[in-house]
Amino acid sequence: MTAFEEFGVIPELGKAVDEMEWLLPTDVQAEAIPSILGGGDVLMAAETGSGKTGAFCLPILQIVHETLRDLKKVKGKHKVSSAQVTEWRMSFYDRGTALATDGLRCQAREQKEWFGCRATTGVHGSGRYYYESTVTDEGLCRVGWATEKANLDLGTDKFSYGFGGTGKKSNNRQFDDYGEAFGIHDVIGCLLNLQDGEITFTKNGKNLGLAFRVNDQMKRETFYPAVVLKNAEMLFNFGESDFKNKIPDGYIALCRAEKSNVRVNPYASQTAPQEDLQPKPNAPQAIIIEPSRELAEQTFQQLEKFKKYLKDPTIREYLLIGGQSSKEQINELNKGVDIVVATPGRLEDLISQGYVQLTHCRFFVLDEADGLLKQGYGGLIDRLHQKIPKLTSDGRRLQMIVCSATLHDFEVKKMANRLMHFPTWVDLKGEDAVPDTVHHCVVMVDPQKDISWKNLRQHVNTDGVHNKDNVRPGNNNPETLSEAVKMMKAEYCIRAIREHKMDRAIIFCRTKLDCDNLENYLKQLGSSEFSCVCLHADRAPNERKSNLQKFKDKYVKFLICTDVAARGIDVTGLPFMINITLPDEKSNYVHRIGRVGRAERMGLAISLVSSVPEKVWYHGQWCSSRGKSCWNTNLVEQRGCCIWYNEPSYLAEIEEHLGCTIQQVDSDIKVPMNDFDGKVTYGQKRVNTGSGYVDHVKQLVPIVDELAELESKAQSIFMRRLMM
Ligand SMILES: Nc1ncnc2c1ncn2[C@@H]1O[C@H](COP(=O)(O)OP(=O)(O)OP(=O)(O)O)[C@@H](O)[C@H]1O
Repeated sequence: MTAFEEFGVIPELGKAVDEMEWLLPTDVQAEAIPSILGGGDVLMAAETGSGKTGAFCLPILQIVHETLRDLKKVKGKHKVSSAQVTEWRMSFYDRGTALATDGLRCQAREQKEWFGCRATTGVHGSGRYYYESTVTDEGLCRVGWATEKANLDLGTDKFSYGFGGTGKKSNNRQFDDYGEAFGIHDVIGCLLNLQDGEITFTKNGKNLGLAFRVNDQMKRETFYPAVVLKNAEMLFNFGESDFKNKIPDGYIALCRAEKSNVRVNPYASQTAPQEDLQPKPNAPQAIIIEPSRELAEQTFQQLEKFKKYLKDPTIREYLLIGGQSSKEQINELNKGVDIVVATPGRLEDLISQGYVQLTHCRFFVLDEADGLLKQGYGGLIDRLHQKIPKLTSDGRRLQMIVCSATLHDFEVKKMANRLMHFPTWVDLKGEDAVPDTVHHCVVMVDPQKDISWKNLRQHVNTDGVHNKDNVRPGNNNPETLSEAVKMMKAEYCIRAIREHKMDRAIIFCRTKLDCDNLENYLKQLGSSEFSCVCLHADRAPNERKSNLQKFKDKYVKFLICTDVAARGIDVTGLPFMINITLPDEKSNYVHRIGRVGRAERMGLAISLVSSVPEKVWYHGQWCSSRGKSCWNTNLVEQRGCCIWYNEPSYLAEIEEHLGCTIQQVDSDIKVPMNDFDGKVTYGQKRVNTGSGYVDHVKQLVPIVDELAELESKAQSIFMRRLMM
C-alpha cells in the first residue's frame, strides 16, 4: 500500500503519484485529501510549493471517477436517498436557495435577506411533540412550526408559527412581544400540542408560556419543524441525541412520534428521472478556476499525470482558456467533459451561452482565490456559484474548495462566509508564511551612495518616464536619482547573476515595458550567459506558452516576467529568483519568492529595493490606450499616467505582513549562508531533512521511546506490588 492510499486515495491514483516519486503526502495533502474525500468544503491555506494542486486534484479525480462508475450502473428511475426523507432532518430540497444544511445544521450567510427551511418529516393528528434548536452563530433567526401550505419565511403567513431572537412571536405577519430575546448558544425548545392546539417555546429549559393557539381547521394540517435565518446558523435536535434540557412533562421527542402520526414532507423528496441523472456531454462534474493561462495549463497537466491508471470509465479533462478559438472549444466540450480547468473570462462566456452546463457540477474550485478576487473576479465567482445547483440531480452536494498561499485575506473570508458550506480550514501556519526553504533578502539600490551609474558606458533602456526631464549626472534632483536607479537595477541584476553563478532564475519586473527592456539588454550583452525569454500579458498566447516551456526545459537561463507568472508556476528545482522591483501588492511578494524553495528544495530570492522614490508608469482605466504609446508623464493626481513608487514603504508593509525583518545584504550581493549551516546548494534538497511528514515521525521517535520505557517501568512496579 502506498502512503497516499493510507489517506484514502484509491490504488490507481496511489500508483500514479508513486511513479512521480511522491512517496509521502505533504502536510497539506495529508489534511486536505481526507476532508475533500469526506465531502466537505475546504479552505486550503499553505505555503507556496507545498503541494496544494495535488491536494485538491487527487480527491476530485477519485470522486469524479467513482461517480462516473456509479452513473454507469444506474438503471431506471431513481429515488433520491429515501433515507434522507424518512429520517428527521432539515430538508435539502424544501429550503431557500441561500440556506445551506447538512440535515441538522442550517446556515444562511446572506446579510440582507431571510432564507428558510422545513424538515423532511412532520406530525399530524394527535400527540405532544418537542424538539430543540440551538443558536450556533450570531445573526437573526426565527424557529418554530410550519405546515405544508406555509411559505419558507416562517411566521409571515397564517400557515406557520415562529419565535424570533428579538423576543417576538409571529404568525400571519403579526409580530408580538413574547418570552425574551435569545442569541448565540441559547437552546430554544419548540413544543407542539396537537391535542389542545397549542404551540409553546422554552429558552434554555425555561417555559416561556403559550405562544399560539391553533384553530381546529389548522389542527388538521401536518406540522413540520421550520426555521428562517438571516446571516445566522442553528443546530437542530429532533431527539436522536440527548436534549440539552429536560423534555416538558407530557411531551415526547419528535423523532419518537408514532408512525401513524408521521408524514413525509412532499417537497423534501425529489424523483430524478434517469435522463437527469446522466449528465449531458458538456456538463462537467468539476470546475477548477485558475487566475492565469499558464497556471490552468499546469493544473491540467497534473490531472493528466494523476489519472494515468484511472480506467473504465476514463475521465475526460478539458483546458478552457482565453486566447483560443471558442468554436473549437465548443466542439471539444460537446464530445464530453468531466473536469474543466479554466480561466474565468472564457469559462463565463461559454457558460452564459449554454456551451458548458452546470447541472452535474459537484466541485467548484478556486485556485489562488485571493488573486482571483484581487483581479476583480468576485462578481463572476458569485454569479457562477449562484448558477451551480447546490445539489446535483443524483442528490450530491456541491463541494467548494478554495486555496492559496495567501488566503488570510478579508475578502476571501467574506466570500467563504457567503458561498461555502461549513468549510474546514486546512491551515498549517495560521497566517501567510514563507517556506523555510526560501532564503530571501533585499539589496538596497542607493544612487546617492553608489554613484557607479554616472560612468556607465552602456546601460539598459529605461522606461522613458524621464525622457523630457532634466536628468544628468551632477544634477541630484529626484528625477535624476529615479533614472539612475532604473539603470542601476539592471546592473545589480547582472551582478547578482554573476555573484551566485545563476544558471536559472525567474526575474520579476513591474511592467511589461520593463520586462521588454531588460530582455533586450540581457540579449544585447550577447553571450549565452544571459539567454532569456519574456512572459507577460502583451505576448501572444503561443509565445507565452513556448517561452515558459523553453525556460522549464532549460533551453534558456532566465525568465523575465510580470506578476502574470507570480502565482503557482512550478519549475522543478528552480534555485534563484530576482525582484527588480518589489510588488505593490504585498501578497504577491509571497507568491513571487515562492517560485523557489518548492517541494523541499532550497531557493534564494533577491529583491532590489530603491532607496529613493522612482517615478514609474501607472496607466489606469483613465488612460485610453492603457499604456500603449502613452507618453503622459503627469502624475495620476494631475490626470496623468505616472506615480512616484516608494519601495521602502512597500518593503515595510511586506515585513509587517510577514511579521519579520527581511535580511539586507550589501551591494556586492554576497549572501551569508550561515542560516542554513553553509550546507545549502540552491535548487537541491536540504541536507539531513526529508518532508515535514518524515521529520514529524523523527521528532516523535525519542518521545515514543521514552513513553514506552515509562510504561514498562510502571508495569514492573505494579507487578512487584502484586507479588508483595
Ligand atoms: N507529496 C509530494 N511529494 C513530492 N513532491 C510533491 C508532492 N506534492 C507536490 N509535490 C511537488 O511540489 C511542487 C509544488 O507543488 P504545487 O505546485 O502543487 O504547490 P502549491 O502549493 O500549489 O504552490 P503555489 O502556492 O506556489 O501554487 C510540484 O513540483 C509538485 O510536483
